[in-house]
Amino acid sequence: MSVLHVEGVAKAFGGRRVLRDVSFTVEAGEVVGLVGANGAGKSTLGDVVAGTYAPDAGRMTVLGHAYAPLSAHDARHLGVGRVEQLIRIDPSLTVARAVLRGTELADAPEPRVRARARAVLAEIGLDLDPDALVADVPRFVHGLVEAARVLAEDTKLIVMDEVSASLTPGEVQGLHAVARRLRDEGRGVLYISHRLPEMLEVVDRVLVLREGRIALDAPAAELDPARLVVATLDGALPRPATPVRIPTARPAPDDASTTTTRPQPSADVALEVRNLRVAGTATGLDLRLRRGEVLGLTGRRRSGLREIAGALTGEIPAQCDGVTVGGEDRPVPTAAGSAALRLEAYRPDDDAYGVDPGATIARTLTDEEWGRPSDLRSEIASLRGVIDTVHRMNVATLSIKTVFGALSGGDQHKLALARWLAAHDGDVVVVHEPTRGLDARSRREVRTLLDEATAHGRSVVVVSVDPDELTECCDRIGVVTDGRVDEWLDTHEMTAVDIRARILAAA
Ligand SMILES: Nc1ncnc2c1ncn2[C@@H]1O[C@H](COP(=O)(O)OP(=O)(O)OP(=O)(O)O)[C@@H](O)[C@H]1O
Repeated sequence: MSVLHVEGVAKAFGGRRVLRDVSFTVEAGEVVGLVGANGAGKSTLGDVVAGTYAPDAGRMTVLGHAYAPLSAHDARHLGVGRVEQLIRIDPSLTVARAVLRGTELADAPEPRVRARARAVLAEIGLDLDPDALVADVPRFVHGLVEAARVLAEDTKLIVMDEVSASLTPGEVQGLHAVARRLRDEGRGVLYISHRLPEMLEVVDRVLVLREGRIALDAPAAELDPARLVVATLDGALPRPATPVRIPTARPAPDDASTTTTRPQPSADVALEVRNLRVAGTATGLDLRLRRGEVLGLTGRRRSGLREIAGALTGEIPAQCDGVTVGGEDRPVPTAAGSAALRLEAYRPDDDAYGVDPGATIARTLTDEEWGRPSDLRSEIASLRGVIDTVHRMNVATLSIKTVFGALSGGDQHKLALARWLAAHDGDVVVVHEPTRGLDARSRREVRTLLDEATAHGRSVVVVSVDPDELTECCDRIGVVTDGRVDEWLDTHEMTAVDIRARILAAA
């Protein structure tokens, strides 16, 4: 029997018809992937299914019964739950209480709650202390705490919206263990993701949402990531033997067996840091970044990656034996608690990207008073620049007067990154997860942004846990273990397939 049946669902925001006529089913014991370009309406569909929004038209059933939830709370009572990546869980709860807050154990005595939560966490391989406060758990792991919660609850269908986006490969395995467990229990899962290779490892079937409709509904066994990318953009699946090409502003390798097409960086050294040490973690990292190079750093959650990234930006005190910037030696700080470096950094998980969600796209990208009398010529030029960026980045909007906060998550991210790169002109910058939550075409555009920055002689350190992102964006990749990098993987010399395999094996 179908756990969920959706028929003819439509949803519009103002003049924008996001869902036009969406119909699909999720069977009992089935994990169904939902993919689509940024702004295609995946989260909106997840919100309709999970009761956050009422549809404008159409009907739904859960286990054969009419289903029209009045709210997310109501939906949970009717058997439908939702897990989001960037959910805010009450920080004063313990992890154990957070996991069990929707169950009959919610008010049970501490020892029972702790024991049950420990069992659930162990089941998905989540290495968290049940007594730890949610406030002390990294934000990107909250999605996994939520996944543990749905496992403990009695929901029949679970919407997982981009939960894996910032998870390490090991944590993704934990999430997939939850999805498989839910499937084995005869429940249904709607799994939304842009990380296609890993999504295809766990789903039984894939739905492609495009132009407000389900453009493709196919068994996962018949799909591969490259063909799925084309289906999300074109709506149709190319035949297996057909070479696929992702429409983009510039040529790029579509075959994962090829090496990178990024231009080789110059031989000049932009930054050299010798024996970088962070108390308690790094045993000593040697970092050498060439002019125009994009260097990737990755690693497990407790590998020292976070500390090294923090040391590069001065947020975490660190020591080193020497720093050379653009060929010149810099004084090395010796006092405990001092910063070794102060590189500027972009982080997509900064709250609201540091921009006002109520400001228009135009204002966000120009930072100028919208409507304030100014030189007409410069105003036209700056608005042309905004329109050009919105077009180039394929932002799904009807107007540059749309408020930033109403854009889809991916569209917000790519505009925020473009804005940040334009506003920060450091020769060496740190960029965290530059393509997180982006569709294939947008990932390419972000790579173009990085290539433009490096073509002008800038150098970039990319910090990421996504092997595909690292392979796509970087010239060299270092896997951090015990606070150091033993070997750098060169994307000019290795195929994408080999690099991915090496990162997964090491991280
Ligand atoms: N509350 C809202 N008000 C106005 N417009 C909205 C609202 N929520 C979503 N939209 C619009 O609906 C469209 C679809 O957004 P949605 O977040 O569902 O896309 P998505 O497929 O999940 O994208 P992404 O992959 O970037 O997360 C976007 O153009 C967005 O601007």
